[in-house]
Order: sequence, then C-alpha cells, then structure tokens
Amino acid sequence: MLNIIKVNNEQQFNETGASLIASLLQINPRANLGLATGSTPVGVYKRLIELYNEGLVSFKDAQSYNLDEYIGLPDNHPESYRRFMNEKLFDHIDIQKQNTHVPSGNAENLEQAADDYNRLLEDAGLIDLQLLGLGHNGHIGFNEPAEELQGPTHIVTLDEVTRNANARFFNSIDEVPTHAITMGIGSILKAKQILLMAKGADKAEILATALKGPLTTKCPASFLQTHANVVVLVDQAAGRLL
Ligand SMILES: O=P(O)(O)OC[C@H]1O[C@](O)(CO)[C@@H](O)[C@@H]1O
Repeated sequence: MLNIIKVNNEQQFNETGASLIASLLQINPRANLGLATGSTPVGVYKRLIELYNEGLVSFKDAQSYNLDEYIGLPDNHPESYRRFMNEKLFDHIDIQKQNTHVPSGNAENLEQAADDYNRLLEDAGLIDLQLLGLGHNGHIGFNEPAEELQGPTHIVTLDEVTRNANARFFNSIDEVPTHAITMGIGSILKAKQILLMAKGADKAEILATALKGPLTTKCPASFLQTHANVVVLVDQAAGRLL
C-alpha cells in the first residue's frame, strides 16, 4: 500500500522525513534503519541532527544499513557513500560507528563482499524503515533497469543515465565509477516500512511511472507497488502526476 504525503516546501519535506525516523527511534531505540545517499535525503539528515541536538532523538542503540556504494572509490574519497554518510549524518549524532554498515566497494573479492553484506542483513533481522531516493531511470539503490532484477546484494554496472546524473559530483564523467555494489530489490522489499523520497519536477514522470505504471524490471521502483507499507514523500513538483 502506498501512502502519499505531498508537502509544500523544503522545510516540510525535511521535517516530515525526519519525524518519521525520529518517531520510529522513540518507539524502538534499537531499530534497524536502512539509509540512502543522493541529494534528496540530505535535508532530512540535517533536520535529524537538529532533533538529536535538541535531545529529541538518540541513535545510540540503532543499527544502520546503507543501500549501496560505488566500486573502486576508497572509503575516504569525497564521493564515497561511506564518507557521505559520515559527513552528512553519522559524525553528528550518537550512533556507534561499529553499528553503521555500508557495503564495501573496494574489497579485493567483490562477490564475497556482496555475500557478506547479505549475511549481515540476514543476521540483522528485518529493516524497520528503509529510506529510498529515486533515480531518473527508476532505479532504487543502484538497481538499474534491466531484463532481470536481482534479489540480494550484488554488483551492478551503472547505467549511463545514472553516471551522467552523478557526474555533477565529480570533476568529469570519466571519474564516475562504472560499477557499484547494491542491496537487491528482494532485500529492499523485505523492509517493514519504506520511505520513498522524491523532489523536483525532473522526478515527476518517473515517479508516476513507478507508482502508477505496470510492474516491470525496466522500472525497478515499480516493484514498490507490491509492498504493504510504503510512504511516498514528495514535494508538489515531483508529485504533480500522482
Ligand atoms: O537524490 P538524488 O540525488 O536525486 O539521487 C537519486 C538516486 O540516485 C542516486 O544518487 C544514485 O544515482 C541514489 O543514491 C539516489 O537514490
């Protein structure tokens, strides 16, 4: 079931996303959080840090599991998702660093790293709340449109649409990694609740395709329609066609 929340401005967007996460932690301080990168959740993380500083939320007993990571970027590379998470959230709250998990994108044996991440997820039990951004091609995590989708964590070749969209964060397109490691669609859909976030007019069409179109591997986000509890947080521009 999809519950659509359409907000009027950036502040409401961030407040709504942060409140959902904070109220989960207030009820279940040991929650398993599934976290996402990309520009969309940055303001939500900022607001969460404020709530933490105001003493309204604590992460000290929580666990976090990130969706994905580029292959071949060292952990301290400015664009690695491990560094992104440290800088945008983890360094500013009381989460225990050993409880923060990001797939390893520079392991010697990447297949093994994917299997290890799967085992970690299985041992963790279910993710209580999985945050998701939405790629312009309908990707969630780095599950790109394809003939077939994979259930568990795996290695993917990035779509040119994705590399071009993310080139803005690198000096040139040549520096954008060609591969990534990502939680699969199966792992994502196992979460108890999913928070899909999208902002801006450029996400309107793909969002409507994902949520109202047919289920298809050509739009991985379309499988969210099969989940029992998805909150879709959008601004007016992204939600225009819903
Ligand atoms: O939030 P943004 O920057 O629009 O990105 C959307 C999606 O694309 C990615 O940045 C990867 O291309 C994901 O991490 C994110 O979910």
